[in-house]
Amino acid sequence: MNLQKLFEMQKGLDTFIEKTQKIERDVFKEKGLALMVELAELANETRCFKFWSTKGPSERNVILEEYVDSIHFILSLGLLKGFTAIEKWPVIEEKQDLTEIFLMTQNTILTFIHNPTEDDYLAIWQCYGLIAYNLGFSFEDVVRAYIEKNEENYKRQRTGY
Ligand SMILES: O=c1ccn([C@H]2C[C@H](O)[C@@H](COP(=O)(O)O)O2)c(=O)[nH]1
Repeated sequence: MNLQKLFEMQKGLDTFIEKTQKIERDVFKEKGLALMVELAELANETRCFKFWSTKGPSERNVILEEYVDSIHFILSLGLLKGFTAIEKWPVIEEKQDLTEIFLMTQNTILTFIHNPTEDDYLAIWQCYGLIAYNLGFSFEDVVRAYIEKNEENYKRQRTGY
């Protein structure tokens, strides 16, 4: 499994959603905002910034599901801009502070939304490679959870989500 396969799966899902919801306009901005929201939801589940609370992070599976929601939108944004040449999962094995990583990732996504270049698109993937490493997710974990959520997204469309 490589990223090309995930781009193909995402294309299938996006096309299905567009048909089901009768979307004909450009939804780049909406998908950009959706990625910002998914990143915030992910940060929230890790609770990395909640210095005021003694409660620990959510279960690993909950965090992984939030993580792959972001992966859906990253793939989707790449498809919209034709930035799909990326083959290999970005492995970045550096222990870093999660809060710092999330703030950097927010910045990278915003930069891309306002001026979508291929370099900035690749920078988003690098950020998510770094997040995966710091959360202890391998590429195999991500692919497995992505496939599960991709199927769930079809079901949601079919059942009038
Ligand atoms: O064009 C789209 C719109 C949504 N999603 C998927 C990505 C996430 O997995 C999920 C987010 O849905 P909410 O649970 O946030 O509503 O929908 C897509 O893949 N493509």
